[in-house]
Parts: sequence; C-alpha cells; structure tokens
Amino acid sequence: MKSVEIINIDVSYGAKKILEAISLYADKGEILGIIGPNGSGKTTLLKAMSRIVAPDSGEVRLNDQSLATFNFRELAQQIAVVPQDIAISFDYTVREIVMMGRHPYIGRLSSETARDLEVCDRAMHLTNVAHLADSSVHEISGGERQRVLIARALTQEPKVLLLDEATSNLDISHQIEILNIIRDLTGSVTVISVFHDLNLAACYCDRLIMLKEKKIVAVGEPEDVLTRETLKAVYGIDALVKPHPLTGRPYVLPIYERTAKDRPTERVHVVCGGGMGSDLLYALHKEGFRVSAGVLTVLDTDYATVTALGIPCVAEAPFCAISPDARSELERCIDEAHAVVITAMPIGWGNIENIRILERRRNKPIILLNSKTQSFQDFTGGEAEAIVRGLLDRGAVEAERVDRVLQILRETA
Ligand SMILES: Nc1ncnc2c1ncn2[C@@H]1O[C@H](COP(=O)(O)OP(=O)(O)OP(=O)(O)O)[C@@H](O)[C@H]1O
Repeated sequence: MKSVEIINIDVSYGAKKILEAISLYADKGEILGIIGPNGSGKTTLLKAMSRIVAPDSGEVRLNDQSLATFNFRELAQQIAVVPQDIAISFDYTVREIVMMGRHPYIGRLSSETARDLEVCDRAMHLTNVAHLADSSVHEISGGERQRVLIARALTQEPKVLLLDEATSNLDISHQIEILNIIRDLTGSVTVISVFHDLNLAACYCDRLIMLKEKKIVAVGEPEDVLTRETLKAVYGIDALVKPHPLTGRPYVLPIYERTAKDRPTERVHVVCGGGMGSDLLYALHKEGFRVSAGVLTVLDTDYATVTALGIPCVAEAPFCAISPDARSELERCIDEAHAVVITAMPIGWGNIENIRILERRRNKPIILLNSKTQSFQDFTGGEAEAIVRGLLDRGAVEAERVDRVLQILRETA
C-alpha cells in the first residue's frame, strides 16, 4: 500500500524552478533513499512531502489523502522530520527538545502523561542520548545534537519519517546504530531519507530515487540505480560498482580521477603482467592520462584491472604466442603513445616478445618501473639482460615508485 505518493509536482522558490514533473511513491514500511548531487533538489523534495513548501502544481498524498487536507496536529502525528541541522535559539535541555516530539499528542492545557515520558525516555535511550538528558542543547556536539533530533522524531511516533542526511554528522558506529534503529522501525513506519553516502544508501534502502537538476533520473532497487553509467551521468565521477562481499548490495568505489580541466592529454602505454602493473595503471587512470596496456593474457591480474578501469588493452589468449593481429595492435598503441612504461615483471616472465616489438618503436621515452620484489637490475644473463641493457643504453630511465613514473611523464610531456 502506498504511504506517500507524489503526483507530477513542480516546486519553485520565487521564479526559480527547483523540481519539475516529479512523481514517486513510498510503500508503507519501506525505506526509500533520495540521492543526487548538491543543489539537485533533495531537501526541497522532503519539504514538499512535509508541506513546508507547497508545490506549484501536482499533488502530494499521504495514506491516499491529499496532504493539503490534514490539519497541523494530524500532520504532526503522521510525519516527523529530521532536518540537516537546526539552529535552536533557546537554552533547552536535551529532554525538553526530545519531549517536543509529544506536542501533537498533548493538549494545549494538559501536561505530559506517564506514557509521554516513557516514549521520550525510550527514544533517548535508543539514540544513546539519555546520559545527556539534562544538558543544554548548546553544550553538546554536532553529532549528539543530530541524535537528539532523531530522538525527537521518534518520540513523535510518526507513520512517515523524513530524514535529511540525518546521520551525516555521526561517527561510523553511531551511523550504523541509528540506521539499524531506523531499519527496525520499518514495517510500521515508512522512511524517506536523503543520503550523500551512496554506500549507506545502498545498504539500508529498499529503493533509491536519484535526482539531477530538478528531475528524477533513476528509480528502483539500489543495484538498478547505482551503476557506473548513472554515477558518471549524474555525479560526473568514474566509480567501480561491485556487489558488497557480505550483503550483495552494490558498493561504490570512486576512482579518484582528476577533473577534465586539469588532465594531461598524453597517452601512455604500459607493458605489464602478473599484477605488477595494477597500481601504476590505476594511478595513471586517476591522474587522467589516456592509458593503453598490453599485450596481456585474459587471465592476467593486470587484465582484470584494465577491464575494471575501462583501459584499452591488447589481449591475447593464455599460453599463446602473440598473434599477428595482437602484434599490429600493440605497434599501433606504442605509435600513438607519448611514452611507454614497462614494469619489471614481464621480462622475467617470458614476456620478452612485448619488448622486442617495442624495440622497433623506440623513438619515445621509456620508463622501467622496478617493484619492491623485482628490479630490472636483477635480470642477469640471457636475452632479458641484453634487452634491459639495450633499453638503458638508449636512454630508458628506471623508476622505483609509481609517483616517480608520474613525475617523469609530466616532465617529458
Ligand atoms: N529558500 C530558498 N530560496 C531560494 N532558493 C533555494 C532555497 N532553498 C534552496 N534553494 C535552491 O534550490 C536548489 C535545491 O536546493 P536543495 O536544498 O533542495 O538541494 P539539495 O539537493 O538538498 O542540496 P544539498 O545536497 O546541497 O543539501 C538549490 O539551487 C538551492 O540554492
């Protein structure tokens, strides 16, 4: 059954339209997350649901009844709001603030009943603020104040709980504790919550609504909404989205790449293998270099990295010699690259063929990246040593660390 339903609303502040043609619903007892970049209208959407702002057009319905038809007291018995933060001007104690949640139930001339006190105490206990009951709200921390506001909302015993980034000030243990309490409420309470932390949203919400520039761009279960494509389109970030190993819910791992404006434009080709190139590939990708890699076999750990990062790679079947097609593809990559980085591993692993091809395309900077466990100086004897010596003689430089590779690439750009 629909607890909250929004039918095609537009919302404006003065002449500025903030939300356009928004329709959504929240089923009774579900947790619905609202996500989206700063300024996309999340708070405004919550305000429309709690009648703090009125839509220009369309309708908000609560339990199949227009929100506009509720009187103040009825509304406060149905909906509780936990705002981002509020300025509390008077010197109230924590208990007084939490008890305010009972106002919709206490008559103007009556005083609190034993049940009101019991509900208030239980909410303070659940949110771990009972020990602060007699403290002034001006003498507690931001995270404690956030828990007090959550306690006040619980004291209201609402049917719908609206949370605006209500756990953003909390440390990780209180975040989990509060979200677990909120999840335990569901069944009887519908929760609609704004989240900036996408992983918390994915973990706790039954469904998500993603906003961008006034509109809903995605809605559905977390795995349908949080995809690499939507994160790129809505937040402009590249991120890996994997199933959480324990919950199976999507887990977002941002790739901290530079924004387009300060990206280098050079292309770098990486010859690697056996996982020895993964941190380099990630660092180059993050810095915004246009990267290519290979030849790698499709079972290689570095191949998994390039696939995850979307780096173009010359691939070959395992245990096969480099095919003519892969060879010409590698030559094209090297020709297009401003510089080539070779990690120490492949030469030792019979990947000499890659380097041989490279030798014929040697008119560009070559960087040999040593690792903690393997250095190019270790290659003694045989063709490997001859190749390393040949590369060094022709001006290849050695680097001990990935950040040194980045520095050399910037210097040679
Ligand atoms: N009272 C107001 N008067 C005029 N414009 C406002 C008002 N409140 C918010 N806005 C504007 O409305 C837009 C949406 O704001 P809103 O707070 O709903 O976004 P949000 O998605 O919650 O953002 P954030 O993630 O930063 O909290 C913003 O451009 C904001 O500047």
